[in-house]
Amino acid sequence: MSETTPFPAATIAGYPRIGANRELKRTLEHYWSGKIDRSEFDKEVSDQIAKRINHLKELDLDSPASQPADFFLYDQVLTLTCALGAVPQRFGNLVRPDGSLDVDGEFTLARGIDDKAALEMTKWFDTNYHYLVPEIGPYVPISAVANPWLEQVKVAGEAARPVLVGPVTYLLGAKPTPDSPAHYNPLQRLDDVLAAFEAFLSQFAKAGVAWVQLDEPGLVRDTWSAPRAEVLAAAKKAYDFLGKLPNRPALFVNAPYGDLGIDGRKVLADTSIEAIGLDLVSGAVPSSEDLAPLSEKTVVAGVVSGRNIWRTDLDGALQTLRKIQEVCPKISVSTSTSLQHVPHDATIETSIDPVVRSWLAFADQKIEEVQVLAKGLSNPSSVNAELTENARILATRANHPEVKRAEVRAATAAVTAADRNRAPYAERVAAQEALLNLPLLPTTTIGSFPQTTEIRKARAAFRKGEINEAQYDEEIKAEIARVVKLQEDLGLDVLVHGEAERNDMVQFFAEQLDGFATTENGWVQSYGSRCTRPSILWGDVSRPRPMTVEWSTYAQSLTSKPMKGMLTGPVTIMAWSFVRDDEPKKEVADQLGLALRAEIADLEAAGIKVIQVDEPAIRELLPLREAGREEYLDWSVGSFRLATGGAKTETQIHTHLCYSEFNVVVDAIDHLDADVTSIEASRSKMDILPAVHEHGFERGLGPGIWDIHSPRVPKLDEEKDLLEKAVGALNPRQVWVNPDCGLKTRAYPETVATLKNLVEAAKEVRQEIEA
Ligand code: MET
Ligand SMILES: [Zn+2]
Repeated sequence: MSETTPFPAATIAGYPRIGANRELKRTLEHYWSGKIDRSEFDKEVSDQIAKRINHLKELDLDSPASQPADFFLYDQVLTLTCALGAVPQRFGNLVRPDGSLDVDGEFTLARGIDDKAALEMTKWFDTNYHYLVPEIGPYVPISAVANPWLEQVKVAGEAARPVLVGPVTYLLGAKPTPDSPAHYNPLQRLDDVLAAFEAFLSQFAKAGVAWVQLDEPGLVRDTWSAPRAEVLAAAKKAYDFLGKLPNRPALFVNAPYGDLGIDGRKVLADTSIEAIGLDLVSGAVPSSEDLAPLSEKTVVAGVVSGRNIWRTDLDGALQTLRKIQEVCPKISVSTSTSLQHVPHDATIETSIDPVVRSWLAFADQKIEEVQVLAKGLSNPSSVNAELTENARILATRANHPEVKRAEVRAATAAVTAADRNRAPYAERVAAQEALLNLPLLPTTTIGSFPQTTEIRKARAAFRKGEINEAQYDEEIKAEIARVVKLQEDLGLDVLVHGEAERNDMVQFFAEQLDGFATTENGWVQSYGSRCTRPSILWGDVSRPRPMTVEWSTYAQSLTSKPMKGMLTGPVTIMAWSFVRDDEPKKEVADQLGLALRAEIADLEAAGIKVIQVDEPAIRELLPLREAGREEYLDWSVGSFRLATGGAKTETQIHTHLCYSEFNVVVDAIDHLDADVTSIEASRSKMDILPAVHEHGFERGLGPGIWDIHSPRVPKLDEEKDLLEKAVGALNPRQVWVNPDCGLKTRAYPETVATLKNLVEAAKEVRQEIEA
């Protein structure tokens, strides 16, 4: 590498690709459903790439190196898997002679086909974004078979900055194929991945790309597959190798989502890469001494959060930047992570109280903040007006009367240890068995049923004022009645009302609780074309009135089978909202816990005997480094127990968890002390069972036997196999039979077909046990 274009003074680590109006979602779904053909698809995608780059230019990210080329069709990890041709054997027929896949092949990896399961999906670090897990065994092909970033660079008309998942993080995030020998670790394929990166880099250099960004968040987390020393050794090897390549653009290695640590910084500092990105929001600001090894490098300082939507304290950020600048004169201002985790534009959210709205910064506002900071760093007096205005806004937030409310604080302060404890499990089981009288291997679903077009239409019509509340409620009740009837016909044992009244399992509660704001268009990509609209938790939380009782009691009135009351737990409400950053999480969690506790009491009073409190996100917020985990589990589990701790002995409390890697939190699941836990397990072929068994977990457990993320209908035998596995590994009396998760994203045909099989599988396995 010879002469380098200096790294831009201001940039962002990444930008949302879903589009301000979810254009990418629409294009993908239209293509998948056959509404548009391949050439229309390609054209729409190029348009979106071009528009996106132009938009960044309009926001004054005008040098090509400041513009991330990170437009991925489905997922950043999947894109790299396809570029490496690292295609699992079962999809071999999709691979072209040159080792590459076309977009249809790429989508097939993501979505599965016939009896070929999709790649597993897992949360990306501690975010609510899901990536597709590469399957990297010893024999999977790996080489540079395609370079989709180059197409972006071309569409942009200039050499923007390609963003790739770095080689170490890629392999750390992969799982071994089943044919891998014992003790094999995907990291053993590092040399092959590095050879492919060498090829990518020389292609970039040839295309005139000045800077390439390699994301290595794998270096900020403790992993379970390799000790830190091994991870750092891999990083050293990777960047020694890539750094020394003669024919490459300048390298910017970014370490978002946490603290790179002294050891991680040292490893990267000793290589010949040009720039290192630090997450200074989730990670600590290093001392001058700790920064010294980086003094020759460009430090890309992530001081503007890519994870939350609060305006940055600009003055505080400037002080941090100056401190770093004293030791590392080549400093650049950036976001802590890609902005893919925040919506596009806060200024259009006119339904949010303008005072609260003034506290918010979405992606476009964050780009402005980054620029103000860069300007302030080079010329302090040039941003006085911006700093004064920023300080004024932050003061209105700190002093707002609903940010801190005396009665809410008094309630959380009065919580005692006893409030978080129910009667011993043995006592509860006996009381619940007597009350509910369920068969062996009881069947149930996780809560939601398919959201029909009629329901969506009714909701839209209600929002626009075309139908009144009474009419809307009638529609919902009719849907509930249909869903209850269907479940009775199918022969399920514990029923649900189907959640037709909920647009989203968090927003539904956020809309009814004090302390939240909700957005009209604040969409954030969750996976592929799926988006969520996180609510904004800005003030102290309380429950002005019951939230779910009317729907649950109506549903219960239609059947003699038990109807589950359905709530979202405190941790999940927090994880899937943008949570205030001015209070400890424990306080916020307990406020939510108390609100849900009151709801549970009201459900019980209305005759509901089974209540599910969903905590799918409990795993997601687990700190990336060992050090913070105990404290986290303490407050998160504590808030769940506060929510459920007032339930009667005979009330059966369920919880539901999804997304893999549960092995690490089995302990915590146990501490939740729910009577029954349903958990995603089918994609991973029940590989949670050994951990559950080893742990001696003895309460009810429903490991999912239907992967609801794909429209594929599993055969009866597949469902039976999974169930038999569960029954074999656990005490049959503790096993529940259910899908992996809610059915909201599925359609009715596959739902009915699969649930029929599920009930049949339970029946047959029940007979096998009883025989
Ligand atoms: N009760 C919820 C549902 O069925 C649980 C979803 S977990 C992501 O939709
Ligand atoms: Zn779920």
